[in-house]
Amino acid sequence: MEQFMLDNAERYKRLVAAFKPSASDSKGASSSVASSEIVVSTRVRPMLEDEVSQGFPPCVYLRGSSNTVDVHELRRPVRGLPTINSFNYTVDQVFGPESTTAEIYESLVKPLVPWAWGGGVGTMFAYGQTGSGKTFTVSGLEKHVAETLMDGSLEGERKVYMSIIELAGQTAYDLLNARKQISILEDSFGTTQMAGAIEHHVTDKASLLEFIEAAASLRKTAPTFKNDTSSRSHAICRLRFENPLIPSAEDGVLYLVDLAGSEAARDKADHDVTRMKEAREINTSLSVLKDCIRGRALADADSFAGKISKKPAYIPFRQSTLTKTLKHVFDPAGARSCKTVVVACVNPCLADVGASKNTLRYAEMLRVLVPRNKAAECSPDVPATWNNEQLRDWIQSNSGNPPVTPSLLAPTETGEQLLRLPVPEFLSRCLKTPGVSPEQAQAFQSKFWKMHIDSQRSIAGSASKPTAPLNSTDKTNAIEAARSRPELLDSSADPDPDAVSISFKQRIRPGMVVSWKPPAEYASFSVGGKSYAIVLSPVQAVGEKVRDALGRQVNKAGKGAEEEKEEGEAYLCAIVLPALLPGSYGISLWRQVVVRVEEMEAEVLLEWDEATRYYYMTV
Ligand SMILES: Nc1ncnc2c1ncn2[C@@H]1O[C@H](COP(=O)(O)OP(=O)(O)OP(=O)(O)O)[C@@H](O)[C@H]1O
Repeated sequence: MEQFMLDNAERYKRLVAAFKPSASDSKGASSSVASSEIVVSTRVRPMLEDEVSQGFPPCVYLRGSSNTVDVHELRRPVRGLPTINSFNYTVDQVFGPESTTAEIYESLVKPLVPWAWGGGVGTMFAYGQTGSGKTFTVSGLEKHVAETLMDGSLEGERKVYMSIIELAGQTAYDLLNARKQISILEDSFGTTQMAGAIEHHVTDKASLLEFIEAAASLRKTAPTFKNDTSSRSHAICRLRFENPLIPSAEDGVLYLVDLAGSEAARDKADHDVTRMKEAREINTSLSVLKDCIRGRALADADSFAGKISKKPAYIPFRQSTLTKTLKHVFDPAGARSCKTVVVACVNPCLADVGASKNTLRYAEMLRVLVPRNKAAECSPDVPATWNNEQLRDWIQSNSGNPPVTPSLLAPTETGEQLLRLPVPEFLSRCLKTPGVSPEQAQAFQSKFWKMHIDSQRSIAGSASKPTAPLNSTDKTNAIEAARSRPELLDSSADPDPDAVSISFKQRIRPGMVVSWKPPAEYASFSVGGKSYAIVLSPVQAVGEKVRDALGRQVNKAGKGAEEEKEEGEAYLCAIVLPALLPGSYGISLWRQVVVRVEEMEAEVLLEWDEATRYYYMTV
């Protein structure tokens, strides 16, 4: 076939020069738009010297300023002269042979860095046939990321941790620890752990670059037909950002993934059984990856279009080691805000036309087009419909005392944009307002998120409506009024409007929820660094047979005054734990612990939500 291409190269070039795309060629209905959380791009690399010197013409062309790429295949007819078959593919952004890695970084990957720094999950995949420029692109992008991370332009302090692993079939290796084999495991909280992989704390650009270089030299390589440093494995560079100001917040993560080369059909004849098996495994993992990327983008789109299904969307991330490792990018039950960028790398040489078509077809399939919604009419109960002004008004009057400064939390965002913001970034912005405590910030975030969930369920629960402050001029009536409003008794808030002016430790009562610092023996009752408990009764009030969750006697009889004084005032409490839905909590009523008043940090307000049957924090 290659000889046929070379023999007809001149005719092919003439046919391509005469090619005129028809107007109907352009894909992408105007009634739909690309999902905002995933950008699919293509990079067409330049022709390499040996490809040009052999006489192969290019077969991939960018179409003007549009995001469409034309691919022309040389066709051998049964009779007559060769002709061309033309195909076109549309993605979100295209980069031609003259585009530099710096340009690709600026428009695609740079926005992921502050996103992950702020607590989100940013992922960049480079995909493409063997020899199409994936490693060239990813290694260049990694250097730019290192520059941005260490040039001091990102706001706030973060601890940066780096690990680089390689996945070859079902096996994983640590590329920053002499290629030691590691395991990909899911822990009891459903989090994927790269067990055995070393995470390096990096503080400067030079050491970051050193790690990148070291990992690159360890990547498993084997000769293939075209590219004698072909990567037959996926390489995952993970950067984790820890925010020391909000230890309880989830860490931001940035993944840069150099996927294994998808083998072109013409190479297969030259490989032995092992290489064929390897190729099959790679193709399977790429196919599962496609289903996961699409599944996640569709689930996100549905969530903001107000479509709620009883079951979370099925995303088959457990079907390959690659997607299992990237679980929190795809898991629809997870609450992480994710942004994904795909760079489909293409070799323009006519000899590789079949593989280029496959790569571009795959890229097109990754694009998720969602119906172009008419700008939804603003509704006070639906935060996703608020513009920046409406959002700021709501923040001012619903964020507690002191109110969160709207211009610090949402300088430009709409309601939908603020909902998509990573939670740690939301909390960091709240904490910029002097006097706002981490508990208030957390509760306000939960309130905002719960309102979104309620609005999706079309339940305008009165708890989610901005409620008018109680009339504090007639306090007695206010308490009575509260008692006659059952919905207020679905909250742990003290019905006495005066309560806020008294320190919570002076008014501890059954039903009060507190955040607390558990002693070492109760450490297993905190999740993600957060520990909450609901007060049941003073320890002195319980019988001698009552035991805590560890089986220890709660109220020991015959304690001397000295011993009691040393133990301090203490309460029997039930544990409050994060539940399945984002921002929700459950009360583990029979897992009881003894909480000493001095271990209590703050009062936290919980509110019962009938629709989801969980508790949410509020302010
Ligand atoms: N944009 C580019 N400009 C110049 N040279 C490039 C570009 N992209 C790739 N190349 C060159 O093309 C060759 C193949 O690139 P690279 O090794 O990155 O391919 P790959 O897709 O990672 O292949 P494999 O899957 O086999 O590892 C290399 O010699 C590389 O230097």
